[in-house]
Amino acid sequence: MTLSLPVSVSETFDPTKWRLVEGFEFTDITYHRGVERSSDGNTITSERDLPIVRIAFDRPEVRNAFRPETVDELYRALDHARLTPDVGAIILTGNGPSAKDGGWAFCSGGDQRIRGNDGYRYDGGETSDEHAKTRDTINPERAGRLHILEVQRLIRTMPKVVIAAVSGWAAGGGHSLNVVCDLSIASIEHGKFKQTDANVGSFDAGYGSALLARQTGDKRAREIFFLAREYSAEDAAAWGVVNEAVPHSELEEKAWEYAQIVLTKSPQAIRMLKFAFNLPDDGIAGQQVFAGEATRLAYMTTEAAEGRDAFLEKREPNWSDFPYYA
Ligand SMILES: CC(C)(COP(=O)(O)OP(=O)(O)OC[C@H]1O[C@@H](n2cnc3c(N)ncnc32)[C@H](O)[C@@H]1OP(=O)(O)O)[C@@H](O)C(=O)NCCC(=O)NCCSC(=O)CCC(=O)c1ccccc1C(=O)O
Repeated sequence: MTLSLPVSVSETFDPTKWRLVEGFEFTDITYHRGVERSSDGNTITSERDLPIVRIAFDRPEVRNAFRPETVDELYRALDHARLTPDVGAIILTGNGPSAKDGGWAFCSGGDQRIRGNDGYRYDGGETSDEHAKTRDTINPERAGRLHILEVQRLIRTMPKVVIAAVSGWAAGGGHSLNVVCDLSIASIEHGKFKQTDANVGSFDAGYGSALLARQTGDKRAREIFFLAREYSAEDAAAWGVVNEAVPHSELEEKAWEYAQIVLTKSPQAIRMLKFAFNLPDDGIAGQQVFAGEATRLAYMTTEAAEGRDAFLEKREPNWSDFPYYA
């Protein structure tokens, strides 16, 4: 097999660090796995997978707005990363810049061109340009969707760290996606924030607002939604919406660095901590996710094995080896 670098998908993308994840035919996002390569002069001699993936919106000419197909792809890639046992960190970003006007975006939320009365509509049209879908090409036979909320829940409940690399605009539902990521880094030059939901008659009354208020404080969160004013990457860092604002040229390198540091920690400790951070805001659903991991830990004990073995051997369990800890 000849090893080669992947096609570059964004000005901020470093092909030497990534390989394309095979088996998907995505049109609206890109999905790459981190790799370590060795070379012999100009020839790559070996490639070793690293426990990190990069998932990116790839509709820069509409500021990386998402349509239902985008959300389906995003969900599939995130779920694939969730289920891949040797992946521990996910970088979520937006490719760019736009070939049309040079603008950068992380994500500008739901694609308003295909918004129907019952949600965002699937494509049913004839155009071969994947990015040129408009109100005229929607599929009338498929119900509208608002399933970006399912993606939010997946990010929130996956036992892995999701790092937003905010390469440009984070607006509307894109603003909310940043809020729900575990860690965030924004480009000083191009990272811009604006919660436009109320401008277009939408409202993220879940994580996008409640968690934002946790991050910024209540008054600031109300300001962000009610006034829908643009704010900068530096403001976002000062207000707790992102962890750090860095020069654009260093954005992905910094996200990579965050991931590498996270990956030096115990996977079990990280997932217990993530779910512990979520628990107070996620109610019984949060407790269930935390409890699932606690149960997994319990299954690793000889005490739990004794319960299973006693059942299978049709005998009473013998708990005498297991103290009542205080
Ligand atoms: C993001 C902007 C502030 C960027 O402004 P600017 O840099 O000046 O660029 P523009 O010239 O405006 O845009 C360039 C080009 O892109 C098109 N475009 C941008 N955003 C969208 C979009 N969201 N949909 C469709 N097209 C978009 C724009 O029209 C231009 O195209 P041309 O053909 O070149 O003219 C600014 O663009 C902006 O404000 N965009 C809109 C942001 C917005 O309002 N988004 C929707 C918010 S509502 C939402 O996301 C709901 C999502 C959702 O599903 C949901 C549902 C229920 C609960 C929660 C959610 C949730 O929020 O997650």
